[in-house]
Amino acid sequence: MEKLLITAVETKDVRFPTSASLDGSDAMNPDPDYSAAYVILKTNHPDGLEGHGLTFTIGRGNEICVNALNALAPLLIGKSLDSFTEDMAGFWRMITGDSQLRWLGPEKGVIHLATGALVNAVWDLYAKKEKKPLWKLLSDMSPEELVSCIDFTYITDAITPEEALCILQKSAEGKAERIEHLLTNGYPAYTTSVGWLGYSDDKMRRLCREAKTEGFKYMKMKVGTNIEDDMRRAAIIREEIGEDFKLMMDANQKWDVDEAIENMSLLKKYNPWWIEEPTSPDDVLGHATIAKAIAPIKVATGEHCQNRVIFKQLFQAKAFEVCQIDSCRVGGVNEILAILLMAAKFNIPVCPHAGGVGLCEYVQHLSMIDFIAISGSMENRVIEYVDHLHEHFHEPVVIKNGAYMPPQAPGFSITMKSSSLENYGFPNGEKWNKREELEANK
Ligand SMILES: C[C@H](O)[C@@H](O)[C@@H](O)[C@H](O)C(=O)O
Ligand SMILES: [Mg+2]
Repeated sequence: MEKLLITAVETKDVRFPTSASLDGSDAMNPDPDYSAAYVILKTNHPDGLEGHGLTFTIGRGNEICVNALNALAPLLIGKSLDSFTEDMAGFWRMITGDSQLRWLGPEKGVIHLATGALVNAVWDLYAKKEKKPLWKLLSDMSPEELVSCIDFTYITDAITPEEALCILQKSAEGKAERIEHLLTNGYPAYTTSVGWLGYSDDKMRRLCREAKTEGFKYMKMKVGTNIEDDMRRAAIIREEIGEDFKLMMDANQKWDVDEAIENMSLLKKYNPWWIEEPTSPDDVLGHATIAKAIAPIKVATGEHCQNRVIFKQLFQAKAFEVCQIDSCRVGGVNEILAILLMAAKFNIPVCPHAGGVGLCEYVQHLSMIDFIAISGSMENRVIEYVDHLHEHFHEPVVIKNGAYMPPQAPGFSITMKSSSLENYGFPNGEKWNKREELEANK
């Protein structure tokens, strides 16, 4: 076949009206409409092979991400997939290094969210072309090939390419057994769906019971409104799940540093395993102060961590004990590999963020490659699971007995059904038109 060329880039604004049922609600984000700035890489492949990617937002402003995708698109159009895969680090530097677009970040905010979608779409295309699920494509790479995907700029004081290679070479041993283990047992998950902030006490009780029968042993709840409510809700969940299950708490950046320490001194009687995003995601030293003060409760963060440089500082400052990578907040698979390697070096477990649309589909691949080829461990590691919107994907996640089963279809599992792309297209898709009519007739 002639070279696989990217001939066009299509973008879409897709939004789901989740705020109607308060799914996804937390103390900082009380009414999210789970949304995707979605990208499709068209190619000259005779079978119409495409690469799909998305970045997650919670509604208003999704169009800004779509515009950022449109601004980055010319960097891909007319290029061959090989020209990227032959030098993955160079490809990533090219996308993040455009001299004018870089000014919008650098490597943070809307332009980096769009980078995540675009870079992941290239990986999706690559995996589909190789007819492998992404985790398998990555786990079939040699340590040298994996290192060659990473741009080490700004992180060599924490990890050098040589050190990364050593970690990967060490973890190459036992890869086949770990793949077998995954195929049989899956990768343990925790559920956030029981404890969204907008849910009533009764709904939380019912969802806790359901999650238990589905095999989940880890549950996360939202905190950060007022401490009395937080304590009442924590007591209810503990009553439902007992003392043996793990309970995690998520404050979604609501508190100042001292406030976080004080509130956790009250919430500790419910035995939380971790407190997530206790304060501003940019406050590395604040996280370190909290971590020191509330130990042995762990501090978790990462879903709003803008890039590998901030992750580096969190590792160096001993500011967190749970590293929550997000598949498309940072610049996609290449940057994630850098973060996974730093986590392995600093011996910090990675438990990815997956609340949102498509994030479960994405991150399962990342935890799996971490287990197979990087940290080589599942100890103290769980992947977040939320029970929303999977029906819109061609290859939705498969959860068995509270664990993610390895995806089998080629690609990054992120391809949305065309009917969903159309019906939930914003603002003209049928679901949004109807909503406007309904609201107008109220
Ligand atoms: C608005 C979103 O649902 C967030 O609440 C969610 O991503 C959350 O922080 C999580 O950890 O899942
Ligand atoms: Mg969170």
